[in-house]
Amino acid sequence: MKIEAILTDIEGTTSSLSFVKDVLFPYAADHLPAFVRCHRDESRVAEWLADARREAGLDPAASEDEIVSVLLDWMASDRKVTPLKALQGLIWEQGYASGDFHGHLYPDVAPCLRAWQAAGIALYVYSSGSVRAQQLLFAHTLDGDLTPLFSGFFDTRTGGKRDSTSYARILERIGRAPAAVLFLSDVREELDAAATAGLRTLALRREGVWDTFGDHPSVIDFNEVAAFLARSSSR
Ligand SMILES: CSCCC(=O)C(=O)COP(=O)(O)O
Ligand SMILES: [Mg+2]
Repeated sequence: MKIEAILTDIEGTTSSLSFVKDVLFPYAADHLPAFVRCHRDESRVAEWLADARREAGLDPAASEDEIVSVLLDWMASDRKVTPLKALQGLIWEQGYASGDFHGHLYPDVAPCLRAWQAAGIALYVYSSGSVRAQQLLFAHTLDGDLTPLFSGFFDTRTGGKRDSTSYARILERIGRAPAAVLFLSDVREELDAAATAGLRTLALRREGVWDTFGDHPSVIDFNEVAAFLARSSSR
């Protein structure tokens, strides 16, 4: 079946691990305490903080210091917890707006995304980073604002990336047959979950990563994804 849509991960797939771990996460950690202090009364922030307290099993009246400390611990251990990811996205908004950093993309990514979209392939993102964080990253790249290339964005509100039902939900939302969608990721467990839901899968081996990807075919960059697409459409 022809591939009609691509669903892509971000960290380790379109963008470097180092950008997320060495730029985005430290920025969020540094700015979190002041961000909470300044914005705690805004409804969207108050709601995410309440969700974080619930998720952490804290008393709803737990102090601000306690919840900030939990959020920092979650960040340090890279927990993919929805309220944390939502708050990180709001904090990064300030960083992008003030030009503290740009959304990192590997050099092969923007040209391939443009070519695939022009060729009629629908593009979607599925990342543990919040939808807002995904849109910010693609809106602030050195290649310009790439958000118009995408037909949709999905985050942990759709479910965890290692859970096959999340991919089934995405298929339902985008109205595509499983075999018409190609999922790109650098994480074996995510590829396994997508394959269980019937999606086609391709592992990204960026920067010399040689993890075992089991039965999933692998490529080193998006140019090789393009070659894979060309081979699949000629079969
Ligand atoms: C949306 S950019 C921030 C990435 C992030 O917060 C993260 O947890 C990375 O998750 P991914 O699913 O893209 O590997
Ligand atoms: Mg990844």
